[in-house]
Amino acid sequence: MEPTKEEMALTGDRTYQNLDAAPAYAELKNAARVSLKDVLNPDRVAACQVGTSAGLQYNYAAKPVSDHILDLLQQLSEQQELIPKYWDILSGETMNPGENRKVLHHLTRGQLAADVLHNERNLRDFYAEQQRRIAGFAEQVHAGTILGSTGKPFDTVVQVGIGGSDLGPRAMYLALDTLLQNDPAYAGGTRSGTTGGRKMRAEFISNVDPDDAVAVLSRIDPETTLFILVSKSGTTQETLTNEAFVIDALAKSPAQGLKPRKHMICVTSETSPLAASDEYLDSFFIDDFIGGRYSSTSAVGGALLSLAFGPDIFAEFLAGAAEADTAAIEPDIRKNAALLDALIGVYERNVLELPATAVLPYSQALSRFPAHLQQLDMESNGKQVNRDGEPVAYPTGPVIFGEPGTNGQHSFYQLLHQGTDIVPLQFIGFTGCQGATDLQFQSSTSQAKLNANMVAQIAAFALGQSDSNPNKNFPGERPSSLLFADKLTPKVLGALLAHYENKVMFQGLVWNLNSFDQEGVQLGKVLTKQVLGGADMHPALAAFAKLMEI
Ligand SMILES: O=P(O)(O)OC[C@H]1O[C@](O)(CO)[C@@H](O)[C@@H]1O
Repeated sequence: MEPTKEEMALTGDRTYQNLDAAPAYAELKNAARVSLKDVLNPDRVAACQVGTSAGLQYNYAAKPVSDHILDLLQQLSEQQELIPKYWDILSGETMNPGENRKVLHHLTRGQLAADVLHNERNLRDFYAEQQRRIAGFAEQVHAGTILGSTGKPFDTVVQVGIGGSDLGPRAMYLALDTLLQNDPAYAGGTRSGTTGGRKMRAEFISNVDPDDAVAVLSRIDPETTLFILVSKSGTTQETLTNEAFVIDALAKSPAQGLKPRKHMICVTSETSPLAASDEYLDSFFIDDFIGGRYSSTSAVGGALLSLAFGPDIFAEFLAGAAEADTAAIEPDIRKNAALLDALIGVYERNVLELPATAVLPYSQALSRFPAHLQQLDMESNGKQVNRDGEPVAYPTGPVIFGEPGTNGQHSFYQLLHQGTDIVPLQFIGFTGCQGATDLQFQSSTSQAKLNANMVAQIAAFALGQSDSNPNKNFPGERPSSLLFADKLTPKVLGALLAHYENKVMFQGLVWNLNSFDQEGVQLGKVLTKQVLGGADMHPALAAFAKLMEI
């Protein structure tokens, strides 16, 4: 596809500089601070909102930013060339310099920018081809033309993978499962019998703790279960161990004639050791340009979601992500939710010096979304050197944690309200729930109670409440944002996922990091091998190993 004139304007040389070299950063440090108690009013709630895509709205009324601060953040965006660098990512530049790789997860779902070629292969076509193959495979499984090795149809799918090969796909599956089972628009309405409704139940094995595999294996019928082995590298110890665990369990199944490998498909990169095997029922591919934590929209999420819900639902999810990617190219920060969210986060981290961010979905469907965001954000921007390997002299990625509301309220909100650290909060909410059943009790529904709790928390955190008893005093001035939509549909979920992927990307670019490698996970892997291999190791490590009887 040829680039348009506007797109051409984004091409050219870039300057990479640390955050503290950007003039707007110094000005931000000197800008007058905002008191939420002073500014929060109905007009601000109405005004401080950006539509992202697919009906998802980002409201930042309870964030401590003034027009002046937003103007400076706009300047910061321009000084760090965030939109042109995003364009470079979309265009297939080498934006993971540490590993000398392109960064192409956007290409798994979008049509932005020109085609990306690598070794004469058109990668847009490659990703699309894998998606088509997965769709065809899933349809055959659903139609019963592909059966288990004992002749029974598959009704359950188990994803075996860890990190990015587990967290995103698992969070996405859980987000849609209740909706796809219950909403007549998907399960019983016009789509019934075609592509709507949940097609297969999904389970997940990720931890090398044997109890994880044993628990899942005890809940499934081996004859009707299809396993998806997912490992981009094909070398991850936990995943290979769990593959062996599953194969062993299937081999011991009393079912006559069951062939374990014919109950397993593989998703990996073409260069991985797993790619060479022709023992799997089928294999689907990604490549090194799709980072694990960015792989939910590739074959890594595609195989699971297409099998569980059907290829059309996966396509809707991709369309939502593509819409968010398109919205993220807008240079005006007041009209670009992902960019604005990223820059306000930088303001909170670097100017207000706040060390953590809590993600608080008021939706049980998003129960594992904070866990996915932990990897996405902390593995991407938990770095102390810039993209050239030089130390940076400012804080980078915050600690991310979260739980669905209202459960979190009865757990860690005490610290959030009255602790000595201020933690910026990201609320996520929906007007409607995912299921078909709700109850009116004490004159409100459960969904109304849920959302009443959420908005009450936003106000309580921002406005606080004075009390002469210091123990009952709420200081307020605790910032939050709200991402919300009518319902968490497949399209909204895609937009939500891409919003965060793009937010993390923009923050990494502001901090001048390489957000796309993860060297920090290597040392632990090396030392684990030393322990298991009985190799020479640090005496303290040997002593700990002895404590644990390894
Ligand atoms: O898909 P793989 O190669 O098994 O990797 C799993 C995960 O391990 C990591 O490399 C971290 O150890 C993640 O970045 C990745 O998502």
